[in-house]
Amino acid sequence: MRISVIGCGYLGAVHASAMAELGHDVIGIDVDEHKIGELASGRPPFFEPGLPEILTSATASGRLRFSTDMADAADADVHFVAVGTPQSPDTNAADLRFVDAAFEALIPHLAEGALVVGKSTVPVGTAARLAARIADAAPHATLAWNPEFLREGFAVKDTIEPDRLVYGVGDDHAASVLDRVYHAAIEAGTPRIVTDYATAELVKVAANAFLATKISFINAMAEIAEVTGADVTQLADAIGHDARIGRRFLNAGVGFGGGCLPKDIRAFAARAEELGRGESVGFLREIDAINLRRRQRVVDLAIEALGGSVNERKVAVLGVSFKPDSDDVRDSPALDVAVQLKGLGAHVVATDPQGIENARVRHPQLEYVTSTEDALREAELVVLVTEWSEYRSLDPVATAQLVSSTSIIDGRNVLDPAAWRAAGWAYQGLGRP
Ligand SMILES: NC(=O)C1=CN([C@@H]2O[C@H](COP(=O)(O)OP(=O)(O)OC[C@H]3O[C@@H](n4cnc5c(N)ncnc54)[C@H](O)[C@@H]3O)[C@@H](O)[C@H]2O)C=CC1
Ligand SMILES: O=C(O)[C@H]1O[C@H](OP(=O)(O)OP(=O)(O)OC[C@H]2O[C@@H](n3ccc(=O)[nH]c3=O)[C@H](O)[C@@H]2O)[C@H](O)[C@@H](O)[C@@H]1O
Repeated sequence: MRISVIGCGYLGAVHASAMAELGHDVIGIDVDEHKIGELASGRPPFFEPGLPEILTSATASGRLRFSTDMADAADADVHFVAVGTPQSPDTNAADLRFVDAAFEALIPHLAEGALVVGKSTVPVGTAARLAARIADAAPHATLAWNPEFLREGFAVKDTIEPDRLVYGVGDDHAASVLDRVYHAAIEAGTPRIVTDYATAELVKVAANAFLATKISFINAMAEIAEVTGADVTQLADAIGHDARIGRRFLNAGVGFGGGCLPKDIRAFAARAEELGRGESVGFLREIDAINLRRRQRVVDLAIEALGGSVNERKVAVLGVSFKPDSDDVRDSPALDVAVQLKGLGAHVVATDPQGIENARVRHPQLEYVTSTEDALREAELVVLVTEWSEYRSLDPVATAQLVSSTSIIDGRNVLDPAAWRAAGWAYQGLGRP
Protein backbone atom coordinates (compact mmCIF):
# COMPACT_ATOMS: atom_id res chain seq x y z
CA MET A 1 0.00 0.00 0.00
CA ARG A 2 1.04 3.62 -0.38
CA ILE A 3 1.47 5.09 3.08
CA SER A 4 2.48 8.48 4.44
CA VAL A 5 3.69 9.06 8.00
CA ILE A 6 3.34 12.66 9.13
CA GLY A 7 5.69 13.49 12.01
CA CYS A 8 8.98 11.56 11.98
CA GLY A 9 10.07 11.64 15.62
CA TYR A 10 10.61 8.72 17.99
CA LEU A 11 7.30 7.20 16.91
CA GLY A 12 6.94 8.29 13.28
CA ALA A 13 10.47 7.52 12.04
CA VAL A 14 10.19 3.98 13.39
CA HIS A 15 6.66 3.54 12.06
CA ALA A 16 7.63 4.76 8.59
CA SER A 17 10.72 2.51 8.46
CA ALA A 18 8.84 -0.52 9.79
CA MET A 19 5.97 -0.06 7.31
CA ALA A 20 8.52 0.04 4.47
CA GLU A 21 10.24 -3.02 5.94
CA LEU A 22 6.87 -4.79 5.73
CA GLY A 23 6.76 -4.05 2.00
CA HIS A 24 4.67 -0.88 1.84
CA ASP A 25 5.63 2.15 -0.24
CA VAL A 26 6.17 4.87 2.37
CA ILE A 27 6.81 8.60 2.51
CA GLY A 28 7.74 10.25 5.78
CA ILE A 29 6.82 13.92 6.19
CA ASP A 30 8.11 16.31 8.86
CA VAL A 31 8.40 20.08 9.25
CA ASP A 32 11.93 19.67 10.61
CA GLU A 33 14.26 19.99 7.61
CA HIS A 34 17.32 18.74 9.45
CA LYS A 35 15.51 15.61 10.62
CA ILE A 36 14.21 14.88 7.13
CA GLY A 37 17.69 15.40 5.66
CA GLU A 38 19.18 12.90 8.09
CA LEU A 39 16.43 10.33 7.58
CA ALA A 40 16.62 10.65 3.79
CA SER A 41 20.35 9.91 4.04
CA GLY A 42 19.57 6.76 6.03
CA ARG A 43 20.75 8.24 9.36
CA PRO A 44 18.30 8.01 12.29
CA PRO A 45 18.13 11.37 14.10
CA PHE A 46 17.96 9.54 17.46
CA PHE A 47 19.21 6.30 19.00
CA GLU A 48 16.90 3.32 18.69
CA PRO A 49 18.23 -0.25 18.47
CA GLY A 50 17.46 -1.87 15.09
CA LEU A 51 16.36 1.38 13.44
CA PRO A 52 19.56 2.05 11.44
CA GLU A 53 19.29 -1.36 9.79
CA ILE A 54 15.68 -1.06 8.61
CA LEU A 55 16.03 2.61 7.71
CA THR A 56 19.08 1.89 5.54
CA SER A 57 17.56 -1.09 3.80
CA ALA A 58 14.22 0.64 3.18
CA THR A 59 15.73 3.89 1.85
CA ALA A 60 18.14 1.91 -0.37
CA SER A 61 15.27 -0.17 -1.78
CA GLY A 62 13.38 3.00 -2.75
CA ARG A 63 10.35 1.95 -0.66
CA LEU A 64 11.00 4.73 1.88
CA ARG A 65 11.35 8.41 1.03
CA PHE A 66 11.21 11.57 3.13
CA SER A 67 10.03 15.10 2.45
CA THR A 68 9.09 18.35 4.15
CA ASP A 69 6.42 19.01 1.50
CA MET A 70 2.97 17.65 2.37
CA ALA A 71 2.08 17.64 -1.34
CA ASP A 72 4.46 14.67 -1.69
CA ALA A 73 2.04 12.64 0.46
CA ALA A 74 -0.90 13.30 -1.84
CA ASP A 75 -1.01 9.93 -3.57
CA ALA A 76 -0.92 7.84 -0.37
CA ASP A 77 -3.90 5.60 0.43
CA VAL A 78 -3.27 5.79 4.18
CA HIS A 79 -1.83 8.74 6.13
CA PHE A 80 -0.57 8.10 9.66
CA VAL A 81 -0.41 11.23 11.82
CA ALA A 82 2.32 10.81 14.44
CA VAL A 83 3.16 14.38 15.48
CA GLY A 84 3.91 15.36 19.07
CA THR A 85 1.29 16.08 21.74
CA PRO A 86 3.42 17.68 24.47
CA GLN A 87 2.25 18.92 27.83
CA SER A 88 0.88 22.48 27.88
CA PRO A 89 2.96 24.37 30.43
CA ASP A 90 0.05 26.04 32.23
CA THR A 91 -2.72 23.45 32.28
CA ASN A 92 -0.88 20.11 31.97
CA ALA A 93 -3.38 19.27 29.19
CA ALA A 94 -2.13 17.87 25.88
CA ASP A 95 -1.10 20.61 23.48
CA LEU A 96 -2.89 19.72 20.23
CA ARG A 97 -1.48 22.50 18.10
CA PHE A 98 0.82 20.13 16.12
CA VAL A 99 -2.01 17.66 15.50
CA ASP A 100 -4.31 20.42 14.29
CA ALA A 101 -1.60 21.94 12.09
CA ALA A 102 -0.79 18.54 10.55
CA PHE A 103 -4.46 17.87 9.78
CA GLU A 104 -4.97 21.29 8.25
CA ALA A 105 -1.86 20.87 6.09
CA LEU A 106 -2.91 17.38 5.00
CA ILE A 107 -6.60 17.97 4.23
CA PRO A 108 -6.07 19.80 0.90
CA HIS A 109 -3.96 16.86 -0.35
CA LEU A 110 -6.31 14.01 0.54
CA ALA A 111 -7.11 11.81 -2.48
CA GLU A 112 -10.47 10.13 -3.11
CA GLY A 113 -10.95 7.30 -0.60
CA ALA A 114 -7.89 8.18 1.51
CA LEU A 115 -7.80 7.00 5.12
CA VAL A 116 -6.28 9.31 7.72
CA VAL A 117 -5.06 7.39 10.79
CA GLY A 118 -4.29 9.19 14.03
CA LYS A 119 -1.39 7.63 15.95
CA SER A 120 -0.51 10.46 18.33
CA THR A 121 -1.74 10.11 21.91
CA VAL A 122 -4.66 12.53 22.25
CA PRO A 123 -7.34 13.47 24.78
CA VAL A 124 -10.58 11.54 24.35
CA GLY A 125 -12.88 13.46 22.02
CA THR A 126 -10.13 14.63 19.66
CA ALA A 127 -10.81 11.99 16.98
CA ALA A 128 -14.52 12.79 16.82
CA ARG A 129 -13.68 16.49 16.42
CA LEU A 130 -11.16 15.74 13.64
CA ALA A 131 -13.55 13.31 11.93
CA ALA A 132 -16.11 16.12 11.78
CA ARG A 133 -13.46 18.44 10.35
CA ILE A 134 -12.59 15.89 7.62
CA ALA A 135 -16.27 15.25 6.86
CA ASP A 136 -16.63 18.99 6.35
CA ALA A 137 -13.41 19.79 4.42
CA ALA A 138 -12.62 16.49 2.65
CA PRO A 139 -15.76 14.28 2.65
CA HIS A 140 -14.11 11.86 0.22
CA ALA A 141 -11.70 10.80 3.01
CA THR A 142 -12.25 9.07 6.36
CA LEU A 143 -10.57 8.95 9.77
CA ALA A 144 -9.45 6.13 12.06
CA TRP A 145 -7.58 6.30 15.39
CA ASN A 146 -4.94 3.63 15.86
CA PRO A 147 -3.04 4.28 19.10
CA GLU A 148 0.55 3.13 19.40
CA PHE A 149 1.93 1.07 22.29
CA LEU A 150 5.61 0.79 21.32
CA ARG A 151 8.30 1.18 23.96
CA GLU A 152 11.46 3.13 23.19
CA GLY A 153 14.42 0.76 23.11
CA PHE A 154 12.14 -1.95 21.63
CA ALA A 155 10.36 0.27 19.13
CA VAL A 156 11.21 -1.67 15.96
CA LYS A 157 10.15 -5.04 17.35
CA ASP A 158 7.05 -3.55 18.98
CA THR A 159 6.00 -2.02 15.65
CA ILE A 160 6.60 -5.10 13.52
CA GLU A 161 5.25 -7.53 16.15
CA PRO A 162 2.76 -5.52 18.23
CA ASP A 163 1.08 -7.27 21.16
CA ARG A 164 -2.29 -5.90 20.06
CA LEU A 165 -3.83 -3.62 17.45
CA VAL A 166 -6.56 -1.18 18.36
CA TYR A 167 -8.62 0.49 15.64
CA GLY A 168 -10.98 3.30 16.51
CA VAL A 169 -13.15 3.59 13.41
CA GLY A 170 -16.31 5.17 12.09
CA ASP A 171 -17.03 2.37 9.57
CA ASP A 172 -15.99 -1.18 8.61
CA HIS A 173 -14.09 0.00 5.54
CA ALA A 174 -11.48 1.76 7.69
CA ALA A 175 -10.90 -1.48 9.63
CA SER A 176 -10.38 -3.48 6.45
CA VAL A 177 -7.85 -0.92 5.16
CA LEU A 178 -5.94 -1.13 8.45
CA ASP A 179 -6.00 -4.93 8.21
CA ARG A 180 -4.22 -4.61 4.86
CA VAL A 181 -1.63 -2.27 6.39
CA TYR A 182 -0.99 -4.70 9.25
CA HIS A 183 -1.51 -7.92 7.27
CA ALA A 184 1.72 -9.51 8.59
CA ALA A 185 0.76 -8.98 12.23
CA ILE A 186 -2.85 -10.05 11.57
CA GLU A 187 -1.65 -13.25 9.90
CA ALA A 188 0.62 -13.89 12.88
CA GLY A 189 -2.49 -13.87 15.08
CA THR A 190 -2.04 -10.47 16.76
CA PRO A 191 -5.18 -9.64 18.76
CA ARG A 192 -7.13 -6.84 17.12
CA ILE A 193 -9.79 -4.71 18.78
CA VAL A 194 -12.07 -2.76 16.45
CA THR A 195 -13.96 -0.09 18.34
CA ASP A 196 -15.19 3.51 18.31
CA TYR A 197 -12.95 6.58 18.45
CA ALA A 198 -13.50 7.34 22.14
CA THR A 199 -12.65 3.81 23.28
CA ALA A 200 -9.50 3.72 21.14
CA GLU A 201 -8.32 7.05 22.55
CA LEU A 202 -9.08 5.94 26.09
CA VAL A 203 -7.36 2.55 25.66
CA LYS A 204 -4.11 4.40 25.03
CA VAL A 205 -4.21 6.71 28.03
CA ALA A 206 -5.65 3.97 30.26
CA ALA A 207 -2.73 1.67 29.36
CA ASN A 208 -0.15 4.33 30.21
CA ALA A 209 -2.06 5.30 33.38
CA PHE A 210 -2.06 1.66 34.48
CA LEU A 211 1.68 1.27 33.83
CA ALA A 212 2.42 4.49 35.73
CA THR A 213 0.20 3.31 38.58
CA LYS A 214 2.04 0.00 38.78
CA ILE A 215 5.40 1.79 39.05
CA SER A 216 4.19 4.31 41.62
CA PHE A 217 2.54 1.52 43.60
CA ILE A 218 5.83 -0.29 44.01
CA ASN A 219 7.60 2.99 44.73
CA ALA A 220 5.04 3.70 47.47
CA MET A 221 5.91 0.28 48.90
CA ALA A 222 9.58 1.32 48.70
CA GLU A 223 8.78 4.36 50.84
CA ILE A 224 7.27 2.09 53.49
CA ALA A 225 10.14 -0.39 53.13
CA GLU A 226 12.58 2.45 53.81
CA VAL A 227 11.16 3.12 57.26
CA THR A 228 10.66 -0.53 58.21
CA GLY A 229 13.87 -2.11 56.96
CA ALA A 230 11.96 -4.29 54.49
CA ASP A 231 13.27 -5.06 51.01
CA VAL A 232 11.05 -3.78 48.18
CA THR A 233 12.82 -5.90 45.54
CA GLN A 234 11.96 -9.10 47.43
CA LEU A 235 8.46 -7.75 48.01
CA ALA A 236 8.08 -7.21 44.23
CA ASP A 237 9.35 -10.72 43.50
CA ALA A 238 6.93 -12.19 46.01
CA ILE A 239 3.80 -10.35 44.87
CA GLY A 240 4.89 -10.69 41.23
CA HIS A 241 4.57 -14.48 41.46
CA ASP A 242 0.83 -13.93 41.70
CA ALA A 243 -0.14 -14.10 38.03
CA ARG A 244 -2.92 -11.58 38.68
CA ILE A 245 -0.26 -9.03 39.67
CA GLY A 246 2.77 -10.05 37.55
CA ARG A 247 6.39 -9.03 38.11
CA ARG A 248 6.81 -6.70 35.12
CA PHE A 249 6.78 -2.94 35.80
CA LEU A 250 7.32 -3.53 39.51
CA ASN A 251 10.89 -2.24 39.58
CA ALA A 252 11.15 0.33 42.35
CA GLY A 253 13.67 3.11 41.91
CA VAL A 254 13.93 6.73 40.86
CA GLY A 255 10.63 6.41 38.99
CA PHE A 256 9.20 6.85 35.54
CA GLY A 257 10.01 9.57 33.03
CA GLY A 258 10.16 10.03 29.28
CA GLY A 259 8.08 11.74 26.65
CA CYS A 260 4.95 9.77 27.46
CA LEU A 261 3.98 8.35 30.89
CA PRO A 262 4.38 11.62 32.84
CA LYS A 263 2.69 13.86 30.29
CA ASP A 264 -0.01 11.30 29.48
CA ILE A 265 -1.22 10.86 33.07
CA ARG A 266 -1.28 14.64 33.52
CA ALA A 267 -3.17 15.13 30.26
CA PHE A 268 -5.63 12.39 31.21
CA ALA A 269 -6.30 14.03 34.58
CA ALA A 270 -6.75 17.41 32.87
CA ARG A 271 -9.17 15.95 30.31
CA ALA A 272 -11.17 14.18 33.02
CA GLU A 273 -11.52 17.53 34.81
CA GLU A 274 -12.83 19.11 31.59
CA LEU A 275 -15.35 16.29 31.34
CA GLY A 276 -16.51 16.91 34.92
CA ARG A 277 -15.03 13.58 36.06
CA GLY A 278 -11.81 14.79 37.63
CA GLU A 279 -12.45 12.69 40.74
CA SER A 280 -12.54 9.47 38.70
CA VAL A 281 -8.84 9.70 37.95
CA GLY A 282 -7.85 11.94 40.86
CA PHE A 283 -5.51 9.14 41.97
CA LEU A 284 -3.30 9.96 38.98
CA ARG A 285 -2.18 13.13 40.76
CA GLU A 286 -1.02 10.95 43.66
CA ILE A 287 0.74 8.62 41.17
CA ASP A 288 2.56 11.66 39.79
CA ALA A 289 3.42 12.95 43.27
CA ILE A 290 4.83 9.57 44.43
CA ASN A 291 6.88 9.46 41.24
CA LEU A 292 8.39 12.91 41.72
CA ARG A 293 9.12 12.19 45.41
CA ARG A 294 11.47 9.40 44.30
CA ARG A 295 13.70 11.88 42.50
CA GLN A 296 13.82 14.01 45.65
CA ARG A 297 14.62 10.91 47.70
CA VAL A 298 17.72 10.23 45.61
CA VAL A 299 18.85 13.84 46.09
CA ASP A 300 18.24 13.57 49.86
CA LEU A 301 20.20 10.32 50.02
CA ALA A 302 23.08 12.01 48.18
CA ILE A 303 23.12 14.82 50.73
CA GLU A 304 23.05 12.26 53.55
CA ALA A 305 25.79 10.14 51.96
CA LEU A 306 28.03 13.21 51.74
CA GLY A 307 27.48 14.12 55.37
CA GLY A 308 24.89 16.88 55.04
CA SER A 309 25.96 18.88 51.98
CA VAL A 310 26.84 18.14 48.38
CA ASN A 311 28.40 21.56 47.89
CA GLU A 312 31.64 21.34 45.90
CA ARG A 313 31.69 17.54 46.23
CA LYS A 314 32.32 15.48 43.12
CA VAL A 315 29.32 13.32 42.24
CA ALA A 316 29.41 10.86 39.32
CA VAL A 317 25.92 10.50 37.83
CA LEU A 318 25.60 7.33 35.76
CA GLY A 319 22.83 7.82 33.21
CA VAL A 320 20.96 10.81 31.82
CA SER A 321 18.44 9.17 29.48
CA PHE A 322 15.02 8.28 30.93
CA LYS A 323 15.64 4.57 30.43
CA PRO A 324 18.38 2.35 29.00
CA ASP A 325 18.69 1.75 25.24
CA SER A 326 17.33 5.21 24.49
CA ASP A 327 18.90 8.66 24.02
CA ASP A 328 15.62 10.31 25.06
CA VAL A 329 16.04 12.71 27.97
CA ARG A 330 12.50 14.11 28.01
CA ASP A 331 11.41 14.35 31.66
CA SER A 332 14.28 12.05 32.59
CA PRO A 333 14.46 11.26 36.32
CA ALA A 334 18.21 10.75 35.93
CA LEU A 335 18.79 14.17 34.42
CA ASP A 336 16.47 15.76 36.96
CA VAL A 337 18.55 14.32 39.81
CA ALA A 338 21.78 15.53 38.14
CA VAL A 339 20.35 19.04 37.71
CA GLN A 340 19.09 19.19 41.29
CA LEU A 341 22.48 18.11 42.65
CA LYS A 342 24.19 20.71 40.49
CA GLY A 343 21.74 23.32 41.78
CA LEU A 344 22.84 22.42 45.31
CA GLY A 345 26.45 23.18 44.42
CA ALA A 346 27.73 19.67 43.67
CA HIS A 347 30.42 19.15 41.07
CA VAL A 348 28.31 16.82 38.96
CA VAL A 349 29.96 14.76 36.21
CA ALA A 350 27.28 12.97 34.22
CA THR A 351 27.70 10.22 31.69
CA ASP A 352 25.48 8.09 29.47
CA PRO A 353 26.12 5.79 26.51
CA GLN A 354 23.69 7.66 24.23
CA GLY A 355 21.92 10.55 25.94
CA ILE A 356 24.67 13.13 26.41
CA GLU A 357 24.02 15.17 23.25
CA ASN A 358 20.33 15.61 24.07
CA ALA A 359 21.08 16.30 27.73
CA ARG A 360 23.65 18.97 26.84
CA VAL A 361 21.08 20.86 24.75
CA ARG A 362 18.65 20.97 27.69
CA HIS A 363 21.14 21.40 30.52
CA PRO A 364 24.41 22.88 29.27
CA GLN A 365 25.36 23.78 32.86
CA LEU A 366 26.24 20.14 33.63
CA GLU A 367 29.63 18.58 32.91
CA TYR A 368 29.34 15.52 30.67
CA VAL A 369 31.91 12.86 29.87
CA THR A 370 31.54 9.98 27.46
CA SER A 371 33.60 7.47 29.40
CA THR A 372 32.24 5.85 32.55
CA GLU A 373 35.76 5.67 33.95
CA ASP A 374 36.23 9.43 33.53
CA ALA A 375 32.96 10.07 35.37
CA LEU A 376 33.97 7.77 38.23
CA ARG A 377 37.52 9.03 38.62
CA GLU A 378 37.95 10.77 41.99
CA ALA A 379 34.18 10.79 42.62
CA GLU A 380 33.13 11.16 46.24
CA LEU A 381 29.74 9.65 45.48
CA VAL A 382 28.39 7.54 42.62
CA VAL A 383 24.69 7.83 41.72
CA LEU A 384 23.36 5.20 39.29
CA VAL A 385 20.10 6.51 37.85
CA THR A 386 19.67 4.79 34.46
CA GLU A 387 20.27 1.06 34.40
CA TRP A 388 22.30 0.70 31.19
CA SER A 389 23.83 -2.79 31.04
CA GLU A 390 27.34 -1.38 31.36
CA TYR A 391 26.42 0.18 34.71
CA ARG A 392 24.61 -2.95 35.91
CA SER A 393 27.75 -4.97 35.23
CA LEU A 394 30.23 -2.61 36.94
CA ASP A 395 32.74 -4.50 39.02
CA PRO A 396 32.69 -3.13 42.58
CA VAL A 397 36.37 -3.95 43.19
CA ALA A 398 37.63 -2.28 40.00
CA THR A 399 35.26 0.67 40.47
CA ALA A 400 36.60 1.21 44.00
CA GLN A 401 40.06 1.83 42.50
CA LEU A 402 38.75 4.81 40.51
CA VAL A 403 36.76 6.79 43.05
CA SER A 404 38.01 8.83 45.97
CA SER A 405 35.26 7.58 48.29
CA THR A 406 33.41 4.25 48.01
CA SER A 407 29.85 5.43 48.35
CA ILE A 408 27.11 4.53 45.87
CA ILE A 409 23.39 5.18 45.50
CA ASP A 410 21.71 2.57 43.32
CA GLY A 411 18.72 4.54 42.07
CA ARG A 412 17.42 1.58 40.05
CA ASN A 413 18.05 -1.26 42.55
CA VAL A 414 20.03 -3.20 39.95
CA LEU A 415 23.31 -3.87 41.78
CA ASP A 416 24.00 -6.69 44.23
CA PRO A 417 24.22 -4.95 47.64
CA ALA A 418 26.20 -7.82 49.20
CA ALA A 419 28.87 -7.77 46.48
CA TRP A 420 29.29 -4.00 46.68
CA ARG A 421 29.42 -3.98 50.47
CA ALA A 422 31.94 -6.84 50.44
CA ALA A 423 34.16 -4.64 48.23
CA GLY A 424 34.03 -1.92 50.88
CA TRP A 425 31.27 0.25 49.47
CA ALA A 426 28.62 2.14 51.42
CA TYR A 427 25.71 0.91 49.27
CA GLN A 428 22.29 2.56 49.36
CA GLY A 429 19.38 1.28 47.27
CA LEU A 430 15.85 2.67 47.16
CA GLY A 431 13.65 0.71 49.53
CA ARG A 432 16.06 -2.12 50.18
CA PRO A 433 18.28 -2.50 53.24
N1 LIG B 1 7.84 8.07 21.68
C1 LIG B 1 7.10 7.00 21.92
O1 LIG B 1 7.63 5.98 22.37
C2 LIG B 1 5.64 6.99 21.67
C3 LIG B 1 4.94 8.15 21.37
N2 LIG B 1 3.59 8.14 21.26
C4 LIG B 1 2.88 9.36 20.93
O2 LIG B 1 3.24 9.71 19.58
C5 LIG B 1 3.27 11.12 19.41
C6 LIG B 1 4.64 11.52 18.90
O3 LIG B 1 5.58 11.24 19.90
P1 LIG B 1 7.15 11.27 19.60
O4 LIG B 1 7.43 10.64 18.29
O5 LIG B 1 7.81 10.75 20.81
O6 LIG B 1 7.41 12.85 19.48
P2 LIG B 1 8.61 13.61 18.76
O7 LIG B 1 8.64 14.96 19.33
O8 LIG B 1 9.84 12.76 18.79
O9 LIG B 1 8.16 13.67 17.22
C7 LIG B 1 7.14 14.48 16.74
C8 LIG B 1 7.53 14.94 15.33
O10 LIG B 1 6.43 15.62 14.73
C9 LIG B 1 6.98 16.66 13.93
N3 LIG B 1 5.93 17.65 13.62
C10 LIG B 1 5.40 18.60 14.42
N4 LIG B 1 4.44 19.29 13.76
C11 LIG B 1 4.35 18.76 12.51
C12 LIG B 1 3.55 19.03 11.38
N5 LIG B 1 2.63 19.98 11.40
N6 LIG B 1 3.74 18.29 10.28
C13 LIG B 1 4.68 17.31 10.23
N7 LIG B 1 5.47 17.01 11.28
C14 LIG B 1 5.31 17.72 12.41
C15 LIG B 1 8.12 17.21 14.75
O11 LIG B 1 9.02 17.96 13.98
C16 LIG B 1 8.71 15.90 15.30
O12 LIG B 1 9.72 15.39 14.45
C17 LIG B 1 2.90 11.70 20.78
O13 LIG B 1 1.52 11.91 20.81
C18 LIG B 1 3.27 10.59 21.74
O14 LIG B 1 2.54 10.65 22.94
C19 LIG B 1 2.86 6.99 21.38
C20 LIG B 1 3.48 5.81 21.64
C21 LIG B 1 4.93 5.70 21.78
O1 LIG C 1 3.02 6.05 25.11
C1 LIG C 1 4.21 5.84 25.02
O2 LIG C 1 5.02 6.61 24.50
C2 LIG C 1 4.82 4.59 25.53
O3 LIG C 1 5.12 4.80 26.95
C3 LIG C 1 5.76 3.70 27.59
O4 LIG C 1 6.98 3.36 26.93
P1 LIG C 1 8.36 4.14 27.20
O5 LIG C 1 8.06 5.50 27.74
O6 LIG C 1 9.15 4.02 25.96
O7 LIG C 1 9.14 3.31 28.30
P2 LIG C 1 8.77 2.31 29.48
O8 LIG C 1 9.51 1.07 29.29
O9 LIG C 1 7.32 2.22 29.69
O10 LIG C 1 9.40 3.06 30.73
C4 LIG C 1 8.86 4.31 31.15
C5 LIG C 1 9.57 4.76 32.42
O11 LIG C 1 9.20 3.93 33.52
C6 LIG C 1 10.35 3.52 34.22
N1 LIG C 1 10.09 2.19 34.83
C7 LIG C 1 9.63 1.17 34.06
C8 LIG C 1 9.36 -0.06 34.63
C9 LIG C 1 9.54 -0.26 36.01
O12 LIG C 1 9.30 -1.33 36.58
N2 LIG C 1 9.99 0.79 36.75
C10 LIG C 1 10.27 2.02 36.19
O13 LIG C 1 10.67 2.95 36.93
C11 LIG C 1 11.46 3.51 33.17
O14 LIG C 1 12.72 3.62 33.77
C12 LIG C 1 11.09 4.73 32.35
O15 LIG C 1 11.60 5.90 32.96
C13 LIG C 1 4.85 2.46 27.46
O16 LIG C 1 5.52 1.34 28.04
C14 LIG C 1 4.53 2.17 25.99
O17 LIG C 1 3.63 1.06 25.91
C15 LIG C 1 3.89 3.41 25.37
O18 LIG C 1 3.63 3.21 24.00
